[in-house]
Amino acid sequence: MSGYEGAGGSRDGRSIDDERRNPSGRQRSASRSRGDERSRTSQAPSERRKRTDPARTAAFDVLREVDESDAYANLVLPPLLRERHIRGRDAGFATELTYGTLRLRGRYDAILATLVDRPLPGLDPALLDVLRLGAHQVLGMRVPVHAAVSETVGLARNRVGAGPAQMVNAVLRRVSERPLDEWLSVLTKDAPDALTGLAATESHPLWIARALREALAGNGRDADEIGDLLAADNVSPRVTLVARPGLVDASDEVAWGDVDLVAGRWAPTALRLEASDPSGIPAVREGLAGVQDEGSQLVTLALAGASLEGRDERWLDLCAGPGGKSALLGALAARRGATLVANEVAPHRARLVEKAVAALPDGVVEEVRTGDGREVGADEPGAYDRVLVDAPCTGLGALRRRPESRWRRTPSDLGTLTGLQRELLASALDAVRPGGVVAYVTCSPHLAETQLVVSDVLKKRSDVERLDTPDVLRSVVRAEAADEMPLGDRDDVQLWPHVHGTDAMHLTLLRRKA
Ligand SMILES: C[S@@+](CC[C@H](N)C(=O)[O-])C[C@H]1O[C@@H](n2cnc3c(N)ncnc32)[C@H](O)[C@@H]1O
Repeated sequence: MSGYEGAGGSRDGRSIDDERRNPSGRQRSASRSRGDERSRTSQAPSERRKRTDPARTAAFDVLREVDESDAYANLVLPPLLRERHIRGRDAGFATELTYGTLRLRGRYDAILATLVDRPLPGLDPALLDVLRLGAHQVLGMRVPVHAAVSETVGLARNRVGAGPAQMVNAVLRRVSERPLDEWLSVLTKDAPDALTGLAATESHPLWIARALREALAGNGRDADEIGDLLAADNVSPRVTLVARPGLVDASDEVAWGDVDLVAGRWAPTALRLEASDPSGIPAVREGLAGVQDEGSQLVTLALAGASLEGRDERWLDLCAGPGGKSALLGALAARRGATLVANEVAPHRARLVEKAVAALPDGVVEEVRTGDGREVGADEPGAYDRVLVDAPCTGLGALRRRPESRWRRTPSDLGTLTGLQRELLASALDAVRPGGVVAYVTCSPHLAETQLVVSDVLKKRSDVERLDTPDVLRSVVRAEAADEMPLGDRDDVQLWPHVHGTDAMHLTLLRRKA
């Protein structure tokens, strides 16, 4: 613990940490911020060494937890900041340092590998994390070099040891000798081919860069867009809210409180938040609105918007946890007099669905059920009019919002997931009535999880037809945006962060033949 950690707030409401961090992220020591040089210099050197910046220490601790316990940074960091009373600018600095370092880890490792005379995997993982944190401050955050180096060396001394701290000092000084642009040119020049260079500079594992490039081509886009796509994954998205229809109106000033909102680009339900924290908004607290990517809203609106002959009374969300799409689907069902069954295999995620749908009108949610979606088709054949299969997937379409996930996924995940995806889609097609509609959705554009799953399942069935998914999607977007939405020539839809500003969601709409 540093000398001032946990010191709490100050007279004017800014935290003490706020007062000490200058705009470029440099943490001034307690004594210097009081203008009291004497008290600083009178301390024994060993005492001084113990003081490390709480924001950098917090980022380091989160990185270690992500590495050692497979934790999710976005679940670990906020409670850690609260527990250590890190607020205001310090909290912002710790957040950018943590997420940016995780996201750009591949880029920094490629740079560090040119400076360290051992293979990086052979380094103490804690030391490697310190080096990455230092590299991000120098190259990604414009923290002045002297501050970035000395504070990171202090962190290394405190958390890894005096010897490694010397190495951190030497390596970070070398990192700081070139600006980012020059480093990226070095990585590009040294790469054996263009894609390997892009994967390094844009910080993606090569297998993911390759899969994304194939997905672009497989969806009729130019494979050379891969650079833009990888770059878009490195920008954390603006917070997008969904105003659940019938529950809250975009013009309701009381419900939205004192926040700046602008209409989303495509979905009539989407609102973009100018600030980054939606937790204080009354409509969000009450469940009338929620945080939801615009792509997720679009695929849900499309399922509800597909035309249907005959009965339209029972809708099913087969893989519902944590419930974002169930809440929107339920709100849409309520307006049509239909009901929703939300199914989820993981009990703790089924509880999250219950919370997500709690604000829907009474009677709309028939049941939130814990069960294996693969069994629903056999247990309840033809029982539903509309079915959403938002299948478990690699999440390669949502890398921009999950900074560590690109490093955690492996190509071997695909085998298990695509088998499950096929079984879930087949079950959904059995659960829908003849004439009813199924939406197959993934937040991954990987061809093995999208086009191949659908074509494989349809090969075995003569009772299913593909709908013109782009046509249906155009019918549910904002009227003024319908014509300008780039949707390609296929009968399914692939959204992209660098084109649509959404997660890379895939949607295929299918109808069980009447
Ligand atoms: C992509 S997430 C769904 C996200 C959700 N639709 C939303 O918008 O909040 C996939 C979900 O499928 C669940 N799942 C995995 N295997 C399943 C199975 N066999 N049956 C039902 N759900 C399953 C996972 O636990 C996960 O919650």
